[in-house]
Formats: sequence, C-alpha cells, structure tokens
Amino acid sequence: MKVVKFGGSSVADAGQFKKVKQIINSDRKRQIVVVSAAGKSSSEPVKMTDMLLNLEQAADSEPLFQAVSDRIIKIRNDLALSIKIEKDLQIIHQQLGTCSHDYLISRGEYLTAKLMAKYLGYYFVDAKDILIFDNQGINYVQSQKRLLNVLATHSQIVVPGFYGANENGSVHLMPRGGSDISGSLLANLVDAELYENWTDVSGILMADPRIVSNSQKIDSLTYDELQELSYMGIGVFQEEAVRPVREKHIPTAILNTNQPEAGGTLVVSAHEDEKKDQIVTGIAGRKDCTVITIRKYQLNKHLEVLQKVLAVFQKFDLAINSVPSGNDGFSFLCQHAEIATHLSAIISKLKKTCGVDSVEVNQNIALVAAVSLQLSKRPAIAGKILNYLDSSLIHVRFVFQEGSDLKIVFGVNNDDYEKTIKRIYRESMEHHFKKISA
Ligand SMILES: Nc1ncnc2c1ncn2[C@@H]1O[C@H](COP(=O)(O)OP(=O)(O)O)[C@@H](O)[C@H]1O
Ligand SMILES: N[C@@H](CC(=O)OP(=O)(O)O)C(=O)O
Repeated sequence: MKVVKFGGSSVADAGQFKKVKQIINSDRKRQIVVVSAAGKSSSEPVKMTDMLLNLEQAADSEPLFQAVSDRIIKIRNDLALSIKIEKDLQIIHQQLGTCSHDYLISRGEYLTAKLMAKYLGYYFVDAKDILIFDNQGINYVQSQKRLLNVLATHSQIVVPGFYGANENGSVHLMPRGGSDISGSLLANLVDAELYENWTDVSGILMADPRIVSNSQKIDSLTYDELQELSYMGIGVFQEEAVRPVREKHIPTAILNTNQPEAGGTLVVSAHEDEKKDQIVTGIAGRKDCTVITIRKYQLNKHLEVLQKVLAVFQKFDLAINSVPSGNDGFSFLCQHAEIATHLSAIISKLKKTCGVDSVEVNQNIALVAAVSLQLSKRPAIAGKILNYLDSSLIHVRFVFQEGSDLKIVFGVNNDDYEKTIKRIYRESMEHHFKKISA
C-alpha cells in the first residue's frame, strides 16, 4: 500500500485535480490520499490557508468567506461534481466568530479533501477521526486502531492533511506545511511500502530554485540529510514529517504532479554509493534571524549564568539555537518574527537578572547551511567553502558545524543570503564536475 500526499499547488484548481486523478489511477496501490488546502496557481495568488488566516483577522469576515466559498464552488463546478459542498460551507459560516482557530484554519484541507474524495470515487475520512494527539504528540496506538478500523471497510480513502484531533475530539492543527506530516504519520501507521509526496518541483533540488534557477536535482537523500535540510528551511518537506517515515524505514519520494515522468528524489536510510565526489549534498537557509550574544568573564566557571539565560528564553517560549562564541561568550539564534515583540523585555531581563557582563544583539542575519555526509570525514570542506565565500567578499559573521556533523552553518548578513547560496552552489558543482572528469 502506498500513501500519497498532494500539496496545495497540486490541488489549486480543477486542472490540477485532473492531474492528481491520472496519477492515482495509474497505480492501484495509491490507496491513502492526503491533500492540502488548495494552494497557489497562476490564477490563484493566495493559498486557501492564508485566505482563512486573513479572514480570521478581518474586521469584516464576510467578503473573505465569500472568496473561500467561491473558490471551492468553482472547483466543484469546473469538475461537474455532484456534491452539495454548500452544506459544509454553511456549517463553517455559522461557526465564524465562535469556533477555534484550529478548526477554522483547517477548513481549507477539509473542503479540498471532500471534493477530491468525490472526484476520485474514494471514501472521505475526516482526519479528526483517525489522527489523535495527546500531550506527547501523536498517539500512535489509538490512531492506528482507528485507521485500521476504517480500512477494514474502505480500502481507498482521502484524508485532509494539516490536522487531527485532541483527545477531547477538538481539532488539533499542525504547523504550517503540516500535510506532509499527516502523510508521513499515515504511512507509518499502515507500514506503507512507499510514501509519495507530490508537489510542484521534480524532487528536492540542491538549492532553492527561486535562487539558483538551474539547480540540480538530488536523486537520493538519507532521512538525516533531509531532516537537516528541512530544519534549515527548504519548504518542500516539513521538518516534522521526517521522523514518522524514518522510524519505519519507509522510502519517501518527492515527485512533481505537473511532470510525473520526470522522476524525483528518493529518501532512504543510507545511500547505496558513498558519493565521495560530492562535497555538498544540498544547501538551505533562512533569512531574518536575530543573534543575541552574552558575555561573562570566565563563563566556563559560571555555568549558573547560562542556566539563568536559558530560563529567560524558556519563559518567553522561544525556539533557539545556541553556539559558543569565543572563550567567554555564547550566542543564541532565533527567527526574528518569533522574538521581535519581546526583544526589549528579553534584553532587559538578561541584563538585570542573569549576571552577564554584556548583551549584544545582531539583527538581519541569514543562516545558510551546507549539508553533506562527507563533512565529518573531511573537515577541510568547511575551509574550502569559507574560501569561496571570502573570495566573493561575503562577510561571514560566524560558522558552526552541527547535526551530528552533517551540516555546516554560515551566518551572513541578510543582504548576502542569495549570493552566499549561489556561490556555495556554483563552487561545489564545479568541484564535483572536476572530480568526475579527472
Ligand atoms: N531545495 C529545494 N528543492 C525543491 N523545492 C524547493 C527547495 N527550496 C525551496 N523550494 C520550494 O518549495 C516549493 C514546494 O513547496 P510547497 O510550496 O510547500 O509545495 P506544495 O504546494 O506542494 O506543498 C517549490 O515550489 C520551491 O519553490
Ligand atoms: N495548507 C497548509 C498545510 C500544508 O501542508 O500546505 P502545503 O502542502 O501547501 O505546503 C499550509 O499552507 O501550511
């Protein structure tokens, strides 16, 4: 049995639905279909999830609700489906203003999946009836029991991605891009032979195609490499979607709905060959980080200072990365959007309550990571990359190696982000071709 997930771009309009149907019909093993909410297309500039988020914030939600309804009804009409989706829309409309955030934002997936189930002739299963979350995360035992129960009577199902239910039955929304997680969880629960993740690119590319236009496809990746790339920000596969497939060693393919024949990337436990000539497997990054550096004379003898500093970050519920910075310093990295509203309160708390000598803040920092299995065996790779960046006059603010030595991360100014990615890409490709033609 295969679990297949179609991202928002694959279900953006009726034309995309048709491509999905062809893919499903070409392999009878594609029995569990997960869909995201209708996403962007050439005629639809806003993802349905963002339409719902905007609707939630709007003083007058009516026009935005109308836009969501129009979009769903248009897909239904264009496909000539005999489904009274107006009924579902009416139920959602009645709950505007009183329903939970998670319920409202998940409705894009719910409505899109209802249409897809009808179109494919598959059975619609509401994700809140089969993916159950407790305070530890997904409850595998309960969820599996429920899913197998459904599959006992319906062997071909469509499930909306991006949400499940809490133990009390209320909707539990996953992080953005969460339909990847739904698909991965379902693949784990049924021990799928393959998890296919269909999107609008033919696999994972060595670098973001919006930055490197002719970026090479990565044919195969390990779960560890994918985890590092996803963590660093390649939008194509949600970071939390790696674990469920990795746990059960379920091969995972990233494929293109618009070009199914083009092949894609296969994610597996280990590479068949060692790829010694490839110094970098993939490059990923993100902009707009804030770096807070604290200094304390002889910090290594005053670990209580670090403890107090961490307690401050914990109080503000921040997801941070930390790296030693010289003998007496420590730097903490955080996405600017996450810290922005509390930044001055945090700085003042750090200064007043932690016993530090100084606190320095650097904003507009971008992180660029080069991921490679070769890094741990060939530390000189880090020096090579630094050399490339130096010769391009890119000011590298800091460097650290982490992720079990799988990735090396460069901190650069936001303005140098694209240039850094292009430079690492170009040089590592040139190195690769020199090696294979030698
Ligand atoms: N290294 C990369 N490889 C492939 N795609 C990438 C990479 N980095 C960023 N992307 C972007 O991720 C997009 C696909 O992710 P997403 O928009 O979430 O798709 P979907 O709508 O299928 O869920 C691609 O269109 C591409 O622009
Ligand atoms: N629709 C949700 C969940 C999701 O997975 O979307 P996509 O597959 O289009 O990235 C989002 O926009 O975050």
